[in-house]
Amino acid sequence: MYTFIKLGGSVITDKAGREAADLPLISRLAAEIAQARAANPNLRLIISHGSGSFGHHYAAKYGVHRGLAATADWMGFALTAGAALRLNRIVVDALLDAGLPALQLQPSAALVSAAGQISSWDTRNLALALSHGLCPIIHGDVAFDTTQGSAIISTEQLLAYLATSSDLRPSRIILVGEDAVYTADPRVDLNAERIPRIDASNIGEVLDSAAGSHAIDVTGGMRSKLDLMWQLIQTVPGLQVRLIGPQPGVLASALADAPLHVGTLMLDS
Ligand SMILES: Nc1ncnc2c1ncn2[C@@H]1O[C@H](COP(=O)(O)OP(=O)(O)OP(=O)(O)O)[C@@H](O)[C@H]1O
Ligand SMILES: C=C(C)CCOP(=O)(O)O
Repeated sequence: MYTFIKLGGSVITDKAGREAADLPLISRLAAEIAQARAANPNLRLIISHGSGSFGHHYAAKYGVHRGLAATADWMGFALTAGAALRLNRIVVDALLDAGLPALQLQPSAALVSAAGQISSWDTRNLALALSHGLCPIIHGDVAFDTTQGSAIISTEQLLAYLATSSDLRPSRIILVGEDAVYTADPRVDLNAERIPRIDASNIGEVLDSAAGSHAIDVTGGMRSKLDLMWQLIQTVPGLQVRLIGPQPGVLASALADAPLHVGTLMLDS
């Protein structure tokens, strides 16, 4: 069983800026992942990251997520992919520097979508990389789309596809982003309270209160993230999804399965 990790674009970049990567934070998260793997060599990881203030700006500017007509100028598609890859280079280099055998595998080179959903993705190289002990690094990306021309595929969509349509079954998904899920967007409502656990008893209420992103985001922000993760929990038996912040040691504790008194745990019940 695998552990999927997503490093959220809202924490590894300043989403209010432009291509503003938080290099010290990325290096520290990379070090926590590398240490966890060194401590537990059986840890089977698939690491992913969002696009933050890199890809989302270009995608929104050129409407890549809404679909580009065959006759349109596809420069925006190339610019969006280029920006996503620039952030990916930074993340992969930080992981390599931390001692992890990180291998960049660009999803858009092997994936096709239809109406914004992945219709096929050749994941053979991903599985081969894992079989050689490498850590494949994937990221939210552009896609050629058979119904609307172009699309943006979020990191969560990639992880959901791997979890349901490949042999790479996760037992847990760790999303590093906002500190937790709150009763309202904590960047807007200072009285918002942390929700420690999401299960069948409160998912409806949580989805009603979850909002988009505080910044430009073409893939829907917190609400669509929770919606997709809940659907996944219904589909993959035993799957747990943990949402945590980037504070020192929290990712390391989550990877070590140590008790956590922060964040939000989503699970079926
Ligand atoms: N109920 C909520 N609890 C927590 N965060 C919320 C809530 N509602 C909205 N948000 C917003 O969701 C944001 C996180 O979603 P966002 O999609 O920006 O994160 P991300 O996945 O890290 O980004 P990216 O898509 O770039 O990887 C938070 O910064 C917060 O502003
Ligand atoms: C905007 C692009 C290129 C990818 C979006 O992926 P996400 O940041 O995981 O939502």
